[in-house]
Amino acid sequence: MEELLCNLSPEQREAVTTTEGPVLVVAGAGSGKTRVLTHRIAYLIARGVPPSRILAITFTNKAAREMKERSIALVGDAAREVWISTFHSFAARILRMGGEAIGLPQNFTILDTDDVRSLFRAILEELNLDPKREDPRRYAAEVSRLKNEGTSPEDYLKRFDPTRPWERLLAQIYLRYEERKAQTGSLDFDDLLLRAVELLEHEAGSRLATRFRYIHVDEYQDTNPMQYRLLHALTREHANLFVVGDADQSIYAWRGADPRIFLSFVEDFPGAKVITLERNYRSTQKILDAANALIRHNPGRPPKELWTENEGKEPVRVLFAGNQNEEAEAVVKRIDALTREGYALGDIAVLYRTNGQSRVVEEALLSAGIPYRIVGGLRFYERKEIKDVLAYLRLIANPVDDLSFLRVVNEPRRGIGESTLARLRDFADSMGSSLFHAACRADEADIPRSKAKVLIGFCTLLRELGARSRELPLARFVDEVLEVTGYRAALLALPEPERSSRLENVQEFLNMATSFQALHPEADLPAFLAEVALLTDVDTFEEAEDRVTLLTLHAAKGLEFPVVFILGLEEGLLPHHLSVEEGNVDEERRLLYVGMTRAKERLFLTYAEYRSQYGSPMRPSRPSRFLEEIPSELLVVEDVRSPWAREILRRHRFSTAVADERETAGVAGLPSFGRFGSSREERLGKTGGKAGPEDEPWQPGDRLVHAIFGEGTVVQVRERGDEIELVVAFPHPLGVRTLLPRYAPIIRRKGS
Ligand SMILES: Nc1ncnc2c1ncn2[C@@H]1O[C@H](COP(=O)(O)OP(=O)(O)OP(=O)(O)O)[C@@H](O)[C@H]1O
Ligand SMILES: [Mg+2]
Repeated sequence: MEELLCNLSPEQREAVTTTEGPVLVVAGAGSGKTRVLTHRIAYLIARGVPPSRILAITFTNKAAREMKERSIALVGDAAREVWISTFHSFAARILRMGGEAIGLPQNFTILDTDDVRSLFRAILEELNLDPKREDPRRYAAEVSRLKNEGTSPEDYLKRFDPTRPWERLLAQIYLRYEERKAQTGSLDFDDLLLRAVELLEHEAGSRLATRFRYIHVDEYQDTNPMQYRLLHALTREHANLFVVGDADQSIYAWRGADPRIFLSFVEDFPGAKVITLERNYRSTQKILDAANALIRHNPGRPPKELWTENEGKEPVRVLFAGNQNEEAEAVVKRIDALTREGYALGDIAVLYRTNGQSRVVEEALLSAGIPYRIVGGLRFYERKEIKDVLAYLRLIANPVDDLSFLRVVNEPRRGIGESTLARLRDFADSMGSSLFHAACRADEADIPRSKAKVLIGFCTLLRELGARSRELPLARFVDEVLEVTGYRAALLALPEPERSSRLENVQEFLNMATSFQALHPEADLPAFLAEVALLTDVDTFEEAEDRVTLLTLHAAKGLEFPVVFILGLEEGLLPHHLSVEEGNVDEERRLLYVGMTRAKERLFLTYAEYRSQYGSPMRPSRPSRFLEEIPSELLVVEDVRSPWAREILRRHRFSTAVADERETAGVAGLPSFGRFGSSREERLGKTGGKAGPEDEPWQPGDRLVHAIFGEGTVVQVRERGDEIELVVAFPHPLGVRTLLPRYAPIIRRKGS
């Protein structure tokens, strides 16, 4: 017991040992909140509390896994029995245990975001609407909002405004969506929470609700109202609720999290003990000073400053690049230097605001031969072959799952086309049955004999597999599915390199099934499918190799790395322009605060003078206001622009105009602006004054450098009205471009 507590500060120890009643730990980043939570679980077990009566809720499955491993390391195997999971996994698990009492099938399918989108698309098509013009995501978001505010389709049908066509349509779609899910025995993420609350509040669920004596929640500041209700249902008979959080790290309001839940904990749970922690054990003082200075700009927060005993040698650095390619190159150069200093690639993370920013960095890493892993990009489970295999498994577990049926009935090809499926759909509708059950009786439908035979054969095969799923261990069973459905043979017949990459992914999936089985020997197919469906963005594979990690700022919550790069500190990007328009700059500031406080030893912030987004042309950008909010003595700015990029800013009128705009806009904070640009005189072109090479007329054969395209050769000079137009050849794949030298960000190469 002593051993368990000796590595904690007195405040942390108090949090761990206060086991009865509500407890709130409010503390900044890296102060040991998650660590306290883990130690508390261990402490309870050491005090003799049955592990199965302890529940801990984490933000990702990855965090849940880590917490479990740590508590096992602290108190041994008993900790395996503790329930540690995300809200959604918890909900899915109790619904499997007791959902029948509220009318749920035991083997329900969980629809992920992608499945939900396909379902909305299918509904739009049924209503003869074009999913390309009517964005299914918009309907998905609206329906989700209605559900979370507790409006059922029936309620909405009574309430909507019939003079507004959009509302009428939404009402229709909502109703159909709910019907489809009921028919196919499936639940979306919102349903999981809603139904779990329903179950826990229902008499039949009371045994489940009172099963947990000690309840813990990490990252409490990002709790949404439905999760809050769930916690209430679990604490009916006692108030042993232990939550930790940091209001400065609340970054999920856009996904329904309500920060007021965190702020009103003390009123909601009377008698709550509040413990604050101020010492940070993660970062150096230099990193904390910068992060503290930034977050201080958020209005209405209680003053709270983090400190550490670790002074640190390295300052926070700002890398100032000419454009996003230079930004990526500068990052890669640093990574290279850091590895020579002794850092491992796995120590390094590159964080960014939007997923689209990763591409340039990926390319730079690839060409430097530096391995990386990307968290939350195209997820493993979104790859076609994995979705196919999962659809087979889902259909076997839950034959009424029409979405999965449609995905695999002709995968591999069995000659079942659109027209056969349309007839099958009619037949199913006439009987009110699922597609699968209709397919089993295809010989009674208006379907050509040969096709009916194929469908019946498909049914028989899946029924046999259903029986096998109860006999074989999980991984062996998945392997058998691949074999007998002909799926593996179809992959083997693909041309390279597709064949290898898909087979490798399928193999990876098999490995996953094997390790899942090792961790949960008693788990069946539905439990495995639930686990897979609930993996969040951060839950990629644990790769043993040493790689740089690329991830969004949102996904970085709760993690830590010795070295952190944060890209794109520019107005419009961080803060993101949508948040600026909606007046949510504070949440963006918290997001950057979260990012900065991930760093243990080294922190780099980058800024590019030109950037292209979503394939648009390069535009000049302004440094983020956040850079200006951190006092300049806490930052060391390094100009990593290429010599010609610097030239362009110095000489070009275009950039001068931008620089002037920055000054008048006042956003970038005047006094320290000079850190991110050259002097005012230089920007206004007042230096020099001698005739430079740019004053001579352009000629074919001249060499120039363009801020985006790089070096090129003038092949033709044309006059167009008052303007001179240059036809310039750039290296493959850019080819020939026409430029107006008066506006284009170019400079002439000396000696040309
Ligand atoms: N008393 C302590 N002694 C030594 N190391 C500690 C102590 N408390 C926390 N740490 C270490 O400090 C780091 C940060 O801890 P932890 O991740 O628990 O912080 P947190 O408050 O949950 O941070 P965040 O707000 O970012 O989630 C971890 O590496 C942890 O092991
Ligand atoms: Mg934490």
